[in-house]
Amino acid sequence: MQTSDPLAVRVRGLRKRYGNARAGYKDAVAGLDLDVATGEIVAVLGPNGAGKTTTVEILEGFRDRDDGEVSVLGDDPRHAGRAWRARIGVVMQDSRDMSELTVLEKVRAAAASYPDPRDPAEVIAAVGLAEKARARTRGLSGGQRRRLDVALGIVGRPELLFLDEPTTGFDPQARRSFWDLVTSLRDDGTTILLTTHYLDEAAQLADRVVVVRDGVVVASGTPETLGGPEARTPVVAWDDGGVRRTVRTDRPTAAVARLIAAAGPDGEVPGLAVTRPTLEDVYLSLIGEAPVDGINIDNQSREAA
Ligand SMILES: Nc1ncnc2c1ncn2[C@@H]1O[C@H](COP(=O)(O)OP(=O)(O)OP(=O)(O)O)[C@@H](O)[C@H]1O
Repeated sequence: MQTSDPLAVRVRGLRKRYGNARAGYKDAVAGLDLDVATGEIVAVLGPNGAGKTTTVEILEGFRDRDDGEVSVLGDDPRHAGRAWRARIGVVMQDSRDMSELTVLEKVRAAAASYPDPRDPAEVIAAVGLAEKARARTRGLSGGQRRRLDVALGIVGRPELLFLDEPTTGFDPQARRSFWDLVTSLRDDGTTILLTTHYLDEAAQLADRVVVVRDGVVVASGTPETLGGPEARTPVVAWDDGGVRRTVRTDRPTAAVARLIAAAGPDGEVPGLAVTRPTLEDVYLSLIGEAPVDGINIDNQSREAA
């Protein structure tokens, strides 16, 4: 049964501290707010150690919190029982499943614990493991085991699916078919919260991207609007006597025309490039890292409007 609650996940002021007095403390989650609307795909991005997995494990009911309000499908995961658990699907970051069971046996066994499971054979085919259905799971490659994790996470027909770095170890083709699978789950009404380090994955799948740094949300928006219009302003770059110059401007054509006018008799502007910051550039800027191409959107010369 699908919930009619407009919010599948509501988190306010979440805090989790690890450590002890002797070794010292680490605020892994430091007052985090997060909403996930029912039917939405939200991608949580953030550098290593940002607090993504800790947050997701608290939402899944696998880890306790120190403070904050958490509601997942209308219940507090701290107190939720079996009926609640049957409504969520979980693909955790680390699975080291090396069992003697075959893929089909494992998925069937998992299906048996849910009230309204999907057909195990169909799920195995959907994750691209049909040819391995009768293979023992201990003989699977890393990427194949990850696909099995996904199969186990969705076989219970969850209303809300947690995917913690689901495509780590996938080859590019497997990643594309996984994206198709996630999109079809969303089309079926599944709400999905995923963590990923792949910006293209977030851009491809997410209705909304949430960036976490140092245990708090630093930005949230669609992949197209994250960081606000300022962050997406085009950058004109050129070589000026051996020095790389850049200018950010909403009117790149006019900037290029001025450069051409100022160029030598042949009208050539060496190294001319006009780029619009990508999701990756915006993300790197939000987490305080210079983007890969050396353009730091916080430190640009900004052209007068
Ligand atoms: N069980 C634990 N005991 C002590 N510290 C922990 C524990 N789990 C996580 N931490 C610390 O808490 C912080 C947040 O870790 P977490 O795994 O939530 O980050 P993450 O954003 O998921 O990182 P990654 O992208 O590497 O998976 C890190 O500094 C980590 O070292």
